[in-house]
Amino acid sequence: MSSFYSLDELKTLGFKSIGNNVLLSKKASFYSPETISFGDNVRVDDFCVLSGEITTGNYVHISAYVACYAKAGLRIGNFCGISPRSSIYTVSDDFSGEYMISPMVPDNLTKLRQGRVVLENYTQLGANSIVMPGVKLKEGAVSGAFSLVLKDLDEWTINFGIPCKFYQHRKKDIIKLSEKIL
Ligand SMILES: CC(=O)SCCNC(=O)CCNC(=O)[C@H](O)C(C)(C)COP(=O)(O)OP(=O)(O)OC[C@H]1O[C@@H](n2cnc3c(N)ncnc32)[C@H](O)[C@@H]1OP(=O)(O)O
Repeated sequence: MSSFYSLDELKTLGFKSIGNNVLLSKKASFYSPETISFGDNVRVDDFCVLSGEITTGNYVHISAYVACYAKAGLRIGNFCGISPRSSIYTVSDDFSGEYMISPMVPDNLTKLRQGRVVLENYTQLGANSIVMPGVKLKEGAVSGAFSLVLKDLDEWTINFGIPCKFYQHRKKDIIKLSEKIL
């Protein structure tokens, strides 16, 4: 028995839209599927949590244990990947002590920082990356393993660290390689 939903099963899950060859693990959790759209050739592995407004392009891989908390919106482009145990936050609480932190207390006692996260084409998050609200990985940008991505990452760059910073420029050979499969 496959660990991915069959085409018939996918149609019953209520996604906003779903492309061809979409492989979604039965062990992943999809909250608010009506706000989630998948392009073609997308795979989501075991133990992922996808919630909120999420749109993916084509050829996207979301690896095991990835969490996307996308209340404020997450757009993933073409040929993008999210390596295991990474987390994307589009909403984060105020930790200053001026406000409470919990979804279980009244909203007027909390303060949320929100911002759409965008992973442009050819971007990749290394394993255990954490992306905070409002961040954009510009085309071809990658983060290394265990990166804390607080600010936008520039086009075609390799970045890592806490906080995540520029390390070196990235080659663009993958553009030509990807054209071979289109
Ligand atoms: C899709 C999948 O493959 S899922 C499997 C998980 N794989 C990943 O997450 C891959 C992520 N890749 C990385 O983190 C890589 O280390 C990269 C891309 C950031 C850098 O790779 P390279 O250019 O080969 O770097 P290299 O190993 O030569 O290290 C260069 C320096 O950066 C440091 N460094 C490398 N990666 C990191 C990192 N993620 N965090 C902190 N420091 C790092 C190294 O210690 C080294 O420092 P030094 O010069 O003081 O010795």
